[in-house]
Amino acid sequence: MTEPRTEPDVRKGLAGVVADTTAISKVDPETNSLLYRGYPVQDLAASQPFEAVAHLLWHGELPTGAELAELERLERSLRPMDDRTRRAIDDVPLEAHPMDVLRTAVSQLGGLDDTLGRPDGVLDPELNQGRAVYLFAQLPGIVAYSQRRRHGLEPVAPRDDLDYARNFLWQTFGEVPDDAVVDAFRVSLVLYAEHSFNASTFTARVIASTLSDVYSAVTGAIGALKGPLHGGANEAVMHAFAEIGTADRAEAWLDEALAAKRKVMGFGHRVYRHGDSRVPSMKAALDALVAHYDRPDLADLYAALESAFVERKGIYPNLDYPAGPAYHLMGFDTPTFTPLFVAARVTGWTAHVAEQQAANSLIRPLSQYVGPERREVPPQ
Ligand SMILES: CC(=O)SCCNC(=O)CCNC(=O)[C@H](O)C(C)(C)COP(=O)(O)OP(=O)(O)OC[C@H]1O[C@@H](n2cnc3c(N)ncnc32)[C@H](O)[C@@H]1OP(=O)(O)O
Ligand SMILES: O=C([O-])CC(=O)C(=O)O
Repeated sequence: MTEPRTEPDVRKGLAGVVADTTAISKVDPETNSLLYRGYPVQDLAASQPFEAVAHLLWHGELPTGAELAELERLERSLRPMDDRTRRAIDDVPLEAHPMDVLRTAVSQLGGLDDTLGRPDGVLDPELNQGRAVYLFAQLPGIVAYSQRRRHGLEPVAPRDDLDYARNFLWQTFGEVPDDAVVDAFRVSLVLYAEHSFNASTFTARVIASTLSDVYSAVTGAIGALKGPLHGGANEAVMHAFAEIGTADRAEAWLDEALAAKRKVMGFGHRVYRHGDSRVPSMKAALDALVAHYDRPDLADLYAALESAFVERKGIYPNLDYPAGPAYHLMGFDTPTFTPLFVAARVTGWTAHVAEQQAANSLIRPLSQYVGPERREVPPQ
């Protein structure tokens, strides 16, 4: 007698599946906390330059003064854009989404890296760490130019007398804003940098697990981040705010959205059930911007939609909810919001590519087949 076949346990969306170990960050829904290499993210956001957080994610420790100075020197030296990258960007239609521009540009950077062709050039950890810093240094110029060209503006050359956050704003707007704005921007970058096995990071790890190169992993991760269930939500929040208009209309708008079974972007999370650990820090940064730009109307709309949503669904905002309006106040146009997330998250993605390849196992789950049983091909 043959044993009855037991069906494998299908975990749709891999919900609740622990796919591997990681030493990079810990998302703890029980304590509603997020640690980068052991440090609470809100403490890093309160005090650390983004360059120091990047070093922490890559190397496991905060940098010494000398290490930070060396990373700053290297990052600043790697900022200028190659003409061939600019041409690749210019070939993308102006109407295309800036995430498409970014995906193309990162792919181009991979094509331009001739060290990939060396023996073991794809997997060499030292070369890959250099590529991580290169991507980190290049992305602000690419994101900034992508916004500027859509507004008919020329690129702005990077300045090596400015830190990462200030130079990013300089290259986007051609001026460095007040410290209050710079600081809110820096906080957003720290908070967006890393979040364990989220969809885009997992994508990067899947690609890295085939022993493909880091540019391919980052290009794929950009594609995963673009969707509105993931990074695209920060843009969708601003579209919703634009549709709603004023705080007094938030409840009616929400009721209509929920009646139509539309998801409200910027709320909910696969892992956190009682609120996203990063929201308090980002909300404080948003409050500072609201005060700086004197926009209490935006704060009112934010609060009205949040309280109506929490009251109706018992689901809390995620990081994209305060980040969207914060980027709007800083002057970024809405399609640039998710590219800003990319620029920050490239630090986490590249740390995960290194971690994956240091102890690799091809990521290849099973599926349960539910199509037709075996059948004969009809004769011709
Ligand atoms: C930085 C980041 O990437 S954070 C995530 C950004 N994404 C968003 O903001 C998109 C909006 N949010 C969502 O779509 C979801 O909350 C997700 C995708 C983030 C997580 O979802 P999951 O864990 O898969 O839960 P799921 O989508 O199944 O939601 C569970 C229930 O809550 C509801 N729900 C969850 N989030 C929302 C939301 N934002 N709006 C309306 N309903 C929601 C679902 O409709 C579902 O209800 P049902 O059981 O009656 O069908
Ligand atoms: O963890 C997730 O699923 C999504 C998220 O918040 C992030 O990537 O920052």
